[in-house]
Amino acid sequence: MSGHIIDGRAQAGLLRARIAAQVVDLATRGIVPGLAVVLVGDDPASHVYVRNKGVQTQEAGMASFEHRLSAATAQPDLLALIGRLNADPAIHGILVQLPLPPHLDAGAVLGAIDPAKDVDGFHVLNVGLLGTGQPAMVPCTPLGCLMLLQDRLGDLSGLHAVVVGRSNIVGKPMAQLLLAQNCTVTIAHSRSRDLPALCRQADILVAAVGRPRMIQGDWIKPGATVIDVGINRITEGDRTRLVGDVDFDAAARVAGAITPVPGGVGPMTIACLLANTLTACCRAHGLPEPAPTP
Ligand SMILES: Nc1nc2c(c(=O)[nH]1)N[C@@H](CN(C=O)c1ccc(C(=O)N[C@@H](CCC(=O)O)C(=O)O)cc1)CN2
Repeated sequence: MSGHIIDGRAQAGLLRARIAAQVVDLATRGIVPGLAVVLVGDDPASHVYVRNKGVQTQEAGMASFEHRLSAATAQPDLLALIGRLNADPAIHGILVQLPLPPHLDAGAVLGAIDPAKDVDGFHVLNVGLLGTGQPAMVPCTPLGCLMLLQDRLGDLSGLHAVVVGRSNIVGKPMAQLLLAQNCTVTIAHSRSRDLPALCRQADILVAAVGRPRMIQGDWIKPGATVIDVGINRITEGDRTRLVGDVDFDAAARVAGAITPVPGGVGPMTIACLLANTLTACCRAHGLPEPAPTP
């Protein structure tokens, strides 16, 4: 008997359809949400993600602006581009694809984005707003995870959520979002003592460690909801495949519900980017914000 497989592709499709309908509505007022994506360098996975973002932005009826820059781009040139995007009224959302090449200061680059256009939610102002329970731009991957959890479980109040991973992009904002939903939240990480025992306490287990299949089946509390954020490319024999941070087959036998990789959290990340762009556009035009859930 296996747990329910959470279909992130289907959920993301529903969310994108809803966003597209809201974009049609905005068009009747002569408003077109615009998203600028900046990619620096040659990372092959980043090129795929940025291409998918551009395609899905256009499919939703929004304007997509792509800036692909050489790996040798100097910091002042990147900051100057961000300054122009900040000043451009046709652009409501700005995203700098991560990781950046090592010679660039990611903190300074993300800090240069106008917080109102920061659809990644990585600017310290948005981080602080989220942490203090105020309206913020919420990072796309944790927002997508929360939507999947609410769709599956409804009210999350009182549930014990264990987030494995403490990154600024996923682990920390995920913990903030779950806390705001009245979960009891534990953040675990590579230095946590007895990680398996911590994970076994979780009604909700979010794995965001970046280590292929690290979370074992016997670390899962029977009936728990498991959200696997990991996207790890591994080579098995002569083929490369994508696996999460959770040993899916073993975990699925114990969990009540689990996200697969691929087809779980990943598609929600881009759908939530479109949702954030729509939100930023509505805020810029003083319009009511769209409801966030699919
Ligand atoms: N500025 C940002 N950079 C990065 C982010 C981010 O949210 N903002 N997240 C990741 C990459 N990412 C989006 O940028 C992303 C990763 C994965 C997917 C996705 O749909 N994955 C598919 C599998 C795709 C594949 O075959 O590789 C899935 O899981 O089904 C979308 C977006 C790091 N950088």
